Amino acid sequence: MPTTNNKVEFLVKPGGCLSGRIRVPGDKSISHRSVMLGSLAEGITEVSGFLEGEDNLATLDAFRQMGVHIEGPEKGRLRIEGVGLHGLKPPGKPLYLGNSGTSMRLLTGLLAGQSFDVEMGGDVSLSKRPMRRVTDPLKTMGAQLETAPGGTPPIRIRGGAALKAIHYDLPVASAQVKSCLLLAGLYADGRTCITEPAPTRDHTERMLAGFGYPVGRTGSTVCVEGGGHLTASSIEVPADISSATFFMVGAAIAEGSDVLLEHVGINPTRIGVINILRLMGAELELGNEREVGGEPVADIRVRGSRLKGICIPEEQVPLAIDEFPALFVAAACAEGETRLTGARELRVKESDRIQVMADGLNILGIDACPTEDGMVIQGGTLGGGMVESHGDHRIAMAFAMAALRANDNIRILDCANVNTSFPGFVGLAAEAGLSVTEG
Ligand SMILES: O=C(O)C1=C[C@@H](OP(=O)(O)O)[C@@H](O)[C@H](O)C1
Ligand SMILES: C=C(OP(=O)(O)O)C(=O)O
Repeated sequence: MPTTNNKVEFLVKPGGCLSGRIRVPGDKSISHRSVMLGSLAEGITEVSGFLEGEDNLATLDAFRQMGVHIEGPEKGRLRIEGVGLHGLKPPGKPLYLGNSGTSMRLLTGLLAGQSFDVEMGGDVSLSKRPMRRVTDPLKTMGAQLETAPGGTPPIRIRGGAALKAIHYDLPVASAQVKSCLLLAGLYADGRTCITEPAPTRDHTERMLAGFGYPVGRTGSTVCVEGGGHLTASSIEVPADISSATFFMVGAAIAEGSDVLLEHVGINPTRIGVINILRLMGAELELGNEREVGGEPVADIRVRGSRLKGICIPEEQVPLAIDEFPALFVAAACAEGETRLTGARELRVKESDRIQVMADGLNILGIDACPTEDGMVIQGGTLGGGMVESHGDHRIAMAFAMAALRANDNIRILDCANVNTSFPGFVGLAAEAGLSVTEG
């Protein structure tokens, strides 16, 4: 089992601005799904732009352990020899999914329909994350599985269960739960439908359709009929808007910045960060909009501007769910108060992103007050200091960008997990103008 190196720290010197053309790595959500659906398809799936981050490599490894032959990744390219929906083999040992909630929740749905037993575990962070949100509805479908007593990993799945379709009203807006149930639905008898309380990322639906699997959508309800098959396809993964976010926020808060983020996925279910930054007064333009492999992409230009505090509209929350650590930094640099509500889910990510961000901002001298489901932040002057990322990749990268507006060094602890979603972050950020070193 890999061990994390919690000794990796970032030291970021204050000031400067960001400039240049930047291509951030591939989308994490789409990369996971490319391996999952490519493995279950009939034929060869070629993937380009695959994110070679630790989370995606955990998914890749899991499928290799279940007998799928996958070549790569080689410069973001994969060649997956799909085994069909019923061609996976029992893995010889428990699947280790590292830090990746997406891998565990989507795989739970997919594996609930297999004929073999399997166990899945993860690192310290993943081992604390709630899994009943997927195991409860899967049990209603007839799946046989169990978690640790608190509803946390490890998850053990007994193979050979006959799944039956259900109609499930999601109690929380979660693309992971929706996707889990859609994947289980491929193996169920009948039509599985999921109703969302608010739109969440729809990459699973888009990719299923791209693999020739019919997906129905009526309003907020999405359905699949079990018993079909997936036909291999080629997938070009766009740059990850969640990774681009750090540069968008960095450029927006630092006077004199001008960056062009290339080929970024702008799926309407992911663009909350663009909407929120624009409401805060950021100068942000989309150009060269086009569609690549069923996903819209664009180049995003961001220039330094004076941001103002806002009340973040709640409907934007699921569309920007991973972007709040960076958006809290934008709020700290804005004039006036920013208020976030309706974002309780942030408390159950890789860390409690409400508490951990509030603690770090407080250390840097910002008045940030956590609430049960959000935060109230008064824009102010950022000082320097030592902040804890609690092993959360997005917290580490958000505080790195905060240094652009700080008046002293920021030292960020426990940054190794940046490699889960954004390998090469330090090099790319330094090239763009951030004074960051890793030690
Ligand atoms: O489906 C996905 O790929 C993801 C969905 C989101 O999680 P939730 O579904 O728990 O909101 C997000 O936070 C995660 O980074 C990726
Ligand atoms: C929440 C995240 O990922 P996951 O749930 O896959 O661990 C994230 O990348 O911010």
